[in-house]
Amino acid sequence: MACHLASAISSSLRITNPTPTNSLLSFPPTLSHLLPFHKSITFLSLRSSTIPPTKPLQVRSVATPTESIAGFDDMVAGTERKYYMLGGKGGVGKTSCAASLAVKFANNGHPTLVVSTDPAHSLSDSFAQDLAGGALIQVDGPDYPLFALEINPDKAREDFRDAAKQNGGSTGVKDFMDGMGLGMIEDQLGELKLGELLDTPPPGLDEAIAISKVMQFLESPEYNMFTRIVFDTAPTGHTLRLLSLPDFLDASIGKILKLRQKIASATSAIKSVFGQENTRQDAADKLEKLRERMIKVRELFRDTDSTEFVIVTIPTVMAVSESSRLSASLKKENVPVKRLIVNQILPPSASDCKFCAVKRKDQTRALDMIQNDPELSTLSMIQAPLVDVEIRGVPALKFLGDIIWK
Ligand SMILES: Nc1ncnc2c1ncn2[C@@H]1O[C@H](COP(=O)(O)OP(=O)(O)OP(=O)(O)O)[C@@H](O)[C@H]1O
Repeated sequence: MACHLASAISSSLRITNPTPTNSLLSFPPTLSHLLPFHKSITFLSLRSSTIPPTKPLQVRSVATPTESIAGFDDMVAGTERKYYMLGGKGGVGKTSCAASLAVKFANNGHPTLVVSTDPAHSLSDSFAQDLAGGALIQVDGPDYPLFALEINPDKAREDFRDAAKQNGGSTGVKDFMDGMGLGMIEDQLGELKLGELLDTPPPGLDEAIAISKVMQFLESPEYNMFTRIVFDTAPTGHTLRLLSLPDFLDASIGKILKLRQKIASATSAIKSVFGQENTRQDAADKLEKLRERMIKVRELFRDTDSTEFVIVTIPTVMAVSESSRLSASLKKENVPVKRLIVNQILPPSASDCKFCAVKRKDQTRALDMIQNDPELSTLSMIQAPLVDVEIRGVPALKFLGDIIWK
């Protein structure tokens, strides 16, 4: 196949900016000094016998946001804490973009925390460093402190499952409800689906609890230092469910707690005889805390001053369609979303192999779709190139970040 990696253009790659100024963005003659792990990193382009290796390759710019939306200067300004959530379809480059943003913030003076709430974590792979274990781990390399946190959803859920277990050693809903003093009205609570939440939680719950865990962490002094927090979120489906979960949980837990209060006086005498009052109170407290945090998560997602959700996509019809739906849902839920990263764009070339020509046509169609999509066309589009090596480690993430975040 003619689509070889672009070592042929490493020494003189130049990218033209498509803005009216047509300014040139020059890449270092070779990127090997930036990327010690690889001789050079270049856009996946064509080895074309028609392009002499010394001739600068003029390609249309990538990574140029729409003018009307402020760029990285705006993102980096100020020391008050800001949250960036990157989300989109599976495999489009959410982690790479989130990690590159975190590196860029840290290199611009912000003590930064990057958090993965995706049950299938890939921050460790992206930073080429072991960040597993659910604790804060410092990432080696950036100028200012950059810490990573991979939330383990199972662990985060343990607290709530424990509440059920404490009531008789079973994880069953019935026992949990009994423990809450609600056994006799369990049927009435069926539609609240608390049992499902505890026993077989829907995907969004993992993430909601993971994010609420982060909210809990952020209340502790250890986390005060962070002025930028970047979330690498789970794929779209989880995010959509997550968005409606706080309301759902708030309503469910609110109802449960209210019902519990109503019957508390009637059952307290019996409970104290059986010596389970404290345990039950614990369970209620945990639910109440979960509810409070869920409200905070909901507020955080909708706070235009401190939060931005960045959609990451790739130029394929399927990914663009999914991004459009995600954008519509985010807007409906009043989640602030301004930017759309279109990742893995083939850079133009003077001559395409057959495979690349077809691929490029496909990508052009998807990009046109974005321009004509009522949801996506209003967002600031940032086009990021497909590069010819895997983006792993801080130098590579810095390289990607300098292209994307301007
Ligand atoms: N612009 C790019 N050029 C080349 N490779 C890329 C680019 N962006 C991402 N990749 C590669 O694509 C793969 C998937 O990227 P990444 O893990 O960031 O995606 P993701 O959306 O977070 O995936 P998941 O949904 O599985 O968590 C990785 O191997 C990454 O190195």
